[in-house]
Amino acid sequence: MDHPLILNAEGVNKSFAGFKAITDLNFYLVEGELRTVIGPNGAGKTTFLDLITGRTKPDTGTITFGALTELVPLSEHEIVRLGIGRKFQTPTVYTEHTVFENLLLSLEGVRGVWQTLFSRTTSTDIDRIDEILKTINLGMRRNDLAGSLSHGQKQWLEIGMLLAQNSKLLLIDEPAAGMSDDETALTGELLLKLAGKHSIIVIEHDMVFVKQIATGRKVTVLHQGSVLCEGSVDAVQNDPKVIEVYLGRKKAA
Ligand SMILES: Nc1ncnc2c1ncn2[C@@H]1O[C@H](COP(=O)(O)OP(=O)(O)OP(=O)(O)O)[C@@H](O)[C@H]1O
Repeated sequence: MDHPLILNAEGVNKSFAGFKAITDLNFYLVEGELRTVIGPNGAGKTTFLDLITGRTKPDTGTITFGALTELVPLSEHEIVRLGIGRKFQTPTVYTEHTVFENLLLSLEGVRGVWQTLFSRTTSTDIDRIDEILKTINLGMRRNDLAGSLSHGQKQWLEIGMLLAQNSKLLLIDEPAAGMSDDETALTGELLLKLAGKHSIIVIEHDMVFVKQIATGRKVTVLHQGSVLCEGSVDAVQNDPKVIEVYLGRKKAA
């Protein structure tokens, strides 16, 4: 049986002062899917994530999470609590706290910073955090200050924080930006490990990284606020429309 949809965006439009950033956008994500979204600058990729997370509200259209939950009327906090977590391009970790504390602070059921850091941590919390540390390959840095991590490690910690928040849908904006080649490859491995257990939308420009995470999966190309095409990495890379509006320009740049 096919997996159900976790995200269903239909007929979505968003204008800023008369400029159409998103135009009749339809986007469907199956539970457990890892979808990469590519497209030229200004295509509407960030705006699309803003619409899912409630940061921006659409002019028209519906965005449904799971079977029934309509996201448009909900606040950003309510959307986070439903299990939608977003990682921005620049990592935002608590640099003066340890890696362990960063994850503790993000644990599901926000308890307030004071209570989280100074109340007794349960063995269930510790086990959960250690499991996440293993997943994000930061077990060795458990008690180090987050501020001492490399750029790539901060990004992984932030992904770990989304896991601690119990996010079912992860929205990840340009994770490979600013990373070394080795860190980029490890980030790809991490996302592939999370796919299936989580549903993931990744926005990315780095086509080597896109190949790593999207081979055998569907890629969406956005252009002028709409889906230009969807298909395998090879299919979109060879699509004349995509070459004209995006990949051709990237090569020339
Ligand atoms: N708050 C806003 N006010 C006015 N215009 C906006 C606003 N947010 C986005 N836009 C415009 O909407 C269009 C889509 O922008 P968006 O940032 O979503 O594109 P993008 O695909 O993420 O681009 P990039 O790859 O450069 O990040 C752009 O022309 C942008 O200038």
